[in-house]
Amino acid sequence: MRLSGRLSAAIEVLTDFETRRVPLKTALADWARGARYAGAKDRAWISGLCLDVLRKRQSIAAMMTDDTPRAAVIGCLFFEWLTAIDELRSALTEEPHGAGALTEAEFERLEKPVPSEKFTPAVRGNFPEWMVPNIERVFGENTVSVMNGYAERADIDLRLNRLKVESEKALSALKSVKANPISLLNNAARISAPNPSEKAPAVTVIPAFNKGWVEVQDLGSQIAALAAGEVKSAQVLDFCAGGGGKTLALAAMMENTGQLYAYDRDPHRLKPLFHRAKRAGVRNLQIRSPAGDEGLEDLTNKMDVVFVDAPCTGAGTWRRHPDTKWRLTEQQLQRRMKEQDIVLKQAAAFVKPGGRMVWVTCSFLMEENEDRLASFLEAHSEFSQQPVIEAMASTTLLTAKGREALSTLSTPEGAVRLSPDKIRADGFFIATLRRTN
Ligand SMILES: C[S@@+](CC[C@H](N)C(=O)[O-])C[C@H]1O[C@@H](n2cnc3c(N)ncnc32)[C@H](O)[C@@H]1O
Repeated sequence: MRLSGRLSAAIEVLTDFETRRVPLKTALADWARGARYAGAKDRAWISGLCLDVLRKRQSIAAMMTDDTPRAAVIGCLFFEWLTAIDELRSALTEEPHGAGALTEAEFERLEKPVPSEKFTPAVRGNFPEWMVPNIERVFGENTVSVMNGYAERADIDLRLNRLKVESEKALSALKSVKANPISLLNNAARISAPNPSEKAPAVTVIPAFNKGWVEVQDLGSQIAALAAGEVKSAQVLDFCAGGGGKTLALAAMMENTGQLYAYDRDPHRLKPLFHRAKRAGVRNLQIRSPAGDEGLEDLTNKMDVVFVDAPCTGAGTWRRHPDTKWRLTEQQLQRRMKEQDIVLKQAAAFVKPGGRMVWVTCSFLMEENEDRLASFLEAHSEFSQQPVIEAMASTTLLTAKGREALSTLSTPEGAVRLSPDKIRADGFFIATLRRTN
């Protein structure tokens, strides 16, 4: 496809996304079904542009004084992708696929955009207006600079699986995808954020992936797993295991000793874990699905560690899924908070006296974290919050540099709130609670 067709397609997809309020993936798939002529490269280009538009949807609209998808696409191509004005002009007018000639007003805005000093914090930081109180509550005067981190593209992070191979060997097998070690952990590597107009490197087809030497996992998710602490020979329950990202990281920390249990309320979510665990060489895992016969009753009061990767709004993943920030509603946030209270209470029943519960969300919001923990601790005096960095440092995976970086992200209660503007990780919140004897 030529630029004219790709540009028009991006406008069409974004218009559909905004009209139907469906996930961007759905809008892209629906468009692609009717556009059989589009190749893989075209689809990657169009998807990359739509994602970049959504990362900076509000500020581009304000610069252009026009909030239509057309203005957003033109603005993003010019300001973010640095497409030359003449190239834009001819693509827009080109027959038969051009989206219509550049107007005088559009040209003026590209030449002289509205300066960002005039924008509200929500526009400068590209987040929904209704969330201003929630976000300013967390980040205060740093709100805009932190949120700008959430409007950047994310890298592709990898966890090197020591159950299969030493980190050095895994790294040398990743040369073809240009992965470099991440200095905060001993078992993490990173492929820098790909050019948005190109297809991302296909990590899942390289031999090292298929041999189970590496997993694709955001740095924040890897750091979250460390909060389980020293778990060799321990009894560990991953209570919200889902597809098993954290389960596999926990299994590697356990080095196939002790017993790891994976549970999720939704049996469908557990499905990929069966083959993922096999590929990763995990031998100490029992998957307890609610669809099966075994429940979790026999684990009550028995676990050294209960890991709770709770259902949440996913606000911490806005770099990767920028469509979700515009689809999130206040009602959904309230629903998640209720679910979180239930999960905390249910999970606590499995912690043995002297054991620990790890609380993780991929959300930076205090409503989903500090508030939930405060309300749980008020009703459960047998639990108290511990400094999570101590637990992380008791593993051999956190480097001195990692510890130093995390100490700047500590909350007053001893949790950590990760942030892309500080360590290029998704915005995970991670806390540990200990049950007293
Ligand atoms: C953030 S996702 C888990 C992601 C997963 N741990 C990973 O690393 O890939 C949260 C999961 O919690 C599950 N969940 C929600 N409420 C639950 C409950 N009451 N008990 C157990 N699991 C629950 C959801 O089905 C969802 O799979």
